[in-house]
Amino acid sequence: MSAPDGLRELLLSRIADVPDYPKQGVVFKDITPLLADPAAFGALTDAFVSLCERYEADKVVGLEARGFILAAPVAVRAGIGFVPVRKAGKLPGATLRQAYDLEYGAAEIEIHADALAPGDRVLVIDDVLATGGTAEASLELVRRAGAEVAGVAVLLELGFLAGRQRLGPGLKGAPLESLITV
Ligand SMILES: O=P(O)(O)OC[C@H]1O[C@H](OP(=O)(O)OP(=O)(O)O)[C@H](O)[C@@H]1O
Ligand SMILES: Nc1ncnc2[nH]cnc12
Repeated sequence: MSAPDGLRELLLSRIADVPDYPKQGVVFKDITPLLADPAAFGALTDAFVSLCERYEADKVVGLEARGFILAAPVAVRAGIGFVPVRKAGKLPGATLRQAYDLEYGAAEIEIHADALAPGDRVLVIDDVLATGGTAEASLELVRRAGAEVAGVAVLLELGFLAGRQRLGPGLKGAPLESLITV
């Protein structure tokens, strides 16, 4: 699902392009102007809440760090739990860990091993889908933690990096919803 034209224009107008950050040749998509605009942030939250309802999610997983900011208000408004997927070494309990590559590097992410249960239906939320490495690793974690992937929802998909193609098999039929694709 793409956002309706008006919402797309509003959201896009609040995402700034920052050339050569964090590395030469990368155009960084900065969502801080969107976060600073309550009308835009609220409309984005509503769009994600609608996806929770459509896919009958009963947990929201947010991906550190920008995914946390977007996913937390969605969980509150949808009345469902929020579960963080964090960069390795930050969660205090027993964790499951997954390595991955992304547009400008490599990393490892973790989830608390007992954060999800069989029967949980999880919507994974992040700001940007680039190469798809982060999202792919998060789906592995959600499934290893015993839950079902209800879907993946991102604000912005960078189509030229083919994350959708990379993520395809890992979705195992679950929907990938990008509000905006560039
Ligand atoms: O599709 P990919 O190539 O994996 O890239 C997308 C990921 O990269 C960014 O996170 P980053 O790891 O930079 O972390 P941050 O949110 O902490 O800045 C972004 O927020 C996504 O999580
Ligand atoms: N170009 C980009 N802008 C913002 N976040 C990203 N994550 C991966 N690539 C990105």
